[in-house]
Amino acid sequence: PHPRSFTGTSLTQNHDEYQKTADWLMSQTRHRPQVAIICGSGLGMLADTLKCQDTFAYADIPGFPQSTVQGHAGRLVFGELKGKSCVCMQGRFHMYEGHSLLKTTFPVRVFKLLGVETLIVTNAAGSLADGLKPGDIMIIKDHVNFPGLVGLNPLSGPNDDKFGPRFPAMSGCYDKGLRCQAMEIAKELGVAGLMQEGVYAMVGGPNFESIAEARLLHRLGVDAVGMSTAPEVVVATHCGLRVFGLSLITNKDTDSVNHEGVLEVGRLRSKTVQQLVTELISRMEINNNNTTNAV
Ligand SMILES: O=P(O)(O)O[C@@H]1C[C@H](O)[C@@H](CO)O1
Ligand code: HPA
Repeated sequence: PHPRSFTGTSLTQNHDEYQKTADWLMSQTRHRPQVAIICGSGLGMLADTLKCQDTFAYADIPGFPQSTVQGHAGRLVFGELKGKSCVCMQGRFHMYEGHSLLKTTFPVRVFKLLGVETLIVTNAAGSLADGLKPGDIMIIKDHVNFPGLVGLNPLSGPNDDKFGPRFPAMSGCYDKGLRCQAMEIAKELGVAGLMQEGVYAMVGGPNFESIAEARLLHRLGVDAVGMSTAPEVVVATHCGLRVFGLSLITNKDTDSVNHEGVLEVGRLRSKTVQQLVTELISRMEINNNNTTNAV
């Protein structure tokens, strides 16, 4: 089918296809990541802090979709960060690009097969909360997966029991311990004033919300709105990954929002987001049950 025909087109993905991609990556790099990071719009610089990098263009990775959005470079970067082995997606896949939800979340299951234990998701988002202004950072405490509520869910279709159960719980899917740790780090870095916890809602995009839609979301208890993240977190939670998420607030409501402005706030806050994520990874406890660790 034409890739833009219907975002729910592909409801099955053979387990072997994830394994094939994971095996290919393991044949190309000696890194065996414990932590995976997905960079949101304008946040690709999170990969810059990785040492001893091995970098792959998405176009060269078997089974990987392609990034089409400005500010999403389309590279997978492996490297070391403060003694932890990491893999970083410089560029994510969005439903509005025409990818099936299984494709947008394809890398998450590949990460699981690589031995990753913790997923860090980041995104750019618009604020709907009085206390959140552009440049602030929201630690995601929960999400509203609007596409998921109406059946656009990467877990639709036959369940792959090798990854997780048919009916996974989503309560507590943003790890409390990591959220507390991130707040502690923010205090130590002197940026606690920029940070608070909140609820992220995913909408389909690609248009930004109308004024009435933003008002509706606000009334429903949403603090920040974006066009990604929830499907990745659903798939990660299904296969037992620990998740930490943060939203960089790039605009307030829908006031004169545009993608260039979104990327600009990313550049402005890149150092702070980088410091936070680096410190969080450095303090993270890893169980080291990476069965693929032996190189
Ligand atoms: O990948 P994220 O969720 O950070 O991207 C946000 C949502 C849209 O893709 C884009 C709008 O500027 O940024
Ligand atoms: N709405 C949806 N997605 C976004 C926004 C927004 O206001 N800002 C950045 N990504």
